[in-house]
Amino acid sequence: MSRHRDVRNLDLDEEMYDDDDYYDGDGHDMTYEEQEQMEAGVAAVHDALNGVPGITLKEIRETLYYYYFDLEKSIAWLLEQHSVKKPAAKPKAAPTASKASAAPEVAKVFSGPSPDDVVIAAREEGPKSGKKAKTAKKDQAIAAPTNQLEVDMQAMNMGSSATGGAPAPAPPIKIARKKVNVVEEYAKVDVKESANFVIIGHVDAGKSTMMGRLLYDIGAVDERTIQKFRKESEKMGKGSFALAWVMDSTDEERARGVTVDIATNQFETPKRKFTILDAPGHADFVPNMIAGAAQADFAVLVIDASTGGFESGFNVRGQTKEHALLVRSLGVQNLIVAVNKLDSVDWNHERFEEIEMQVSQFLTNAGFDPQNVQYIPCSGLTGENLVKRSAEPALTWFNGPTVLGALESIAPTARAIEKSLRISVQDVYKAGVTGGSVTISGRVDAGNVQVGETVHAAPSGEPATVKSMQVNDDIADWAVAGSNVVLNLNDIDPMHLKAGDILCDPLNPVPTVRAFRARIITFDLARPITNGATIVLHRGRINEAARIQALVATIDRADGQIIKKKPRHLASGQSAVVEIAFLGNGIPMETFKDSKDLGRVILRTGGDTIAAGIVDELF
Ligand SMILES: Nc1nc2c(ncn2[C@@H]2O[C@H](COP(=O)(O)OP(=O)(O)OP(=O)(O)O)[C@@H](O)[C@H]2O)c(=O)[nH]1
Repeated sequence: MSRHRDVRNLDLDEEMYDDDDYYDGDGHDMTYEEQEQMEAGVAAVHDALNGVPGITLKEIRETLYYYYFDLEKSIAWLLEQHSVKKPAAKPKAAPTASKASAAPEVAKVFSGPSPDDVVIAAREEGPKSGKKAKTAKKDQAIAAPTNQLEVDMQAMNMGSSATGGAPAPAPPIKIARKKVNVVEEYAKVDVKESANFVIIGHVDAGKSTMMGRLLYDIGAVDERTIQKFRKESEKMGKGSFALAWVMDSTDEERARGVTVDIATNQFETPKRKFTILDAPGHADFVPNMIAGAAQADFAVLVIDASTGGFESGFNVRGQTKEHALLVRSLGVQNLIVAVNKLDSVDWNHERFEEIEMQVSQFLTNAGFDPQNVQYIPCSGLTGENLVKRSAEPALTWFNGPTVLGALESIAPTARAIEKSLRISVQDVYKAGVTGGSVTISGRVDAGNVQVGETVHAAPSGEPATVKSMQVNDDIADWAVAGSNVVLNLNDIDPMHLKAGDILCDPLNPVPTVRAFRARIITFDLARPITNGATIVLHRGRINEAARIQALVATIDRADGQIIKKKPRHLASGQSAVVEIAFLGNGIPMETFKDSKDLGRVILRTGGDTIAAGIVDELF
């Protein structure tokens, strides 16, 4: 076809080159629009890869097609392929620098959507040398045009390709394209905004009761269920916890009257779909609270306003401050402070003001912008100011929003739906609910995912195929970043997946790291942090034993300037750069710059939170 003549001066392998057809991976013609994209894409890739030998036109077309004409990904993949396959003979073929420089340049040429595409993986014995690799390439050329476009990905061992060294004996991965362009599909549909919020606060502050009442008042829980809970809880001598039972569903939680694990529940308003993450308030369950907070767009801090209640929750050992600091450290910027149980102090305005003053001082010091914090006097037990504005005569001094109004006023965090796929696994269920070998629940932190797609499980490195999925309890074909999903997976043994794992794009997997450098802020410390101290590192559902292997420097919190190199210890409220090494095999991790979700860590020891930090460098 004449429109391809401008790329004929590529170093073409005639054996593979067939200029007559566009290959679409399924043996079908492409649409006119796709052909246009292909034409522009081929020219742009050619410009970007000029000088890289051995790349065929057919390869360029196939790669562009798999990647939905995403130039950046296509170029990166082609470079990976060619830098590994011919490392010794043509060392200049794919220096890392050319990969880095090519992408931004072509991004200007093509600004279409770039979904995270592809992939069906299969394992084969990979070639061990450059020569054998070339044979494999030939095999690939013959095998490629089947009904599913498959590409030999044996050269996807990115570490060795970047250095131009001999290819590592990584097992090959074959890729096939995804069925739909999720980014385009998402743009077509009118999806209601969804938001996750976490309920935090000291033990017994009334978190579960408040959410139970909110769900009841909004009509998400019916009268009969509440009556049943009232009867059963009274029988157990726990009548005052009836509303909390809406959230606290396990026998242990109901018998103890204490939330143990994160409880989730959904409700919808005309404007939004909300997911409630009810965090446990008890000090023993802070790790579960961290897991919940990591998924939240914003938080509701519930404060017990009863006499003595506020004081015990707000002292040094109380969880009010620890929870607030934790959510801020995990990236939450917007907070609703529900000054609860105000019924027990006759809606006393002065009590409310006193609490607001003390809490606001603390929150500002903790890094919350006062403009992003709303204070609401309320009662989870009576429902005052939760869903409807209170008609209580003693509460006329307040004319601000209800808790629900405040929830609707905060914009959920913007999510990068075009980035590489990252799903944080919350729970793993062995038998697939609707088929599949494993079912997982989790949240799409970045990118998008669709049925039929192959995902990479980190850290096991095993591929899995998405058999079916649910998004916010509805059956769906695809999901984008920000969604809570349940995925039924095939082709993976349950032993290769656990809570805290990351499902990711096989072409850009999350690395598993044994050590890293981070900038941390220390909390109130019972003892200073010293070199060599063992800690438990928390990130989402992950709790991993680790060691502080170097106190690099203390730094100025405001501008990051070094105050002291190699300090002997760290005291309360200091900012510092530290190096941390895992005692085990490490965890999948990215820098904060690359992923706000995977690059934040919390450090704990002896049941206390000692610091929070962001990851700057992976070792
Ligand atoms: N007077 C009054 N009591 C309340 C209110 N909200 C909750 N309570 C009581 O406080 C106790 C604890 O309530 P929960 O909802 O279980 O507290 P929680 O914060 O969820 O507890 P954990 O999750 O275990 O930390 C129960 O006896 C509730 O009836 C309120 O608004 N007013």
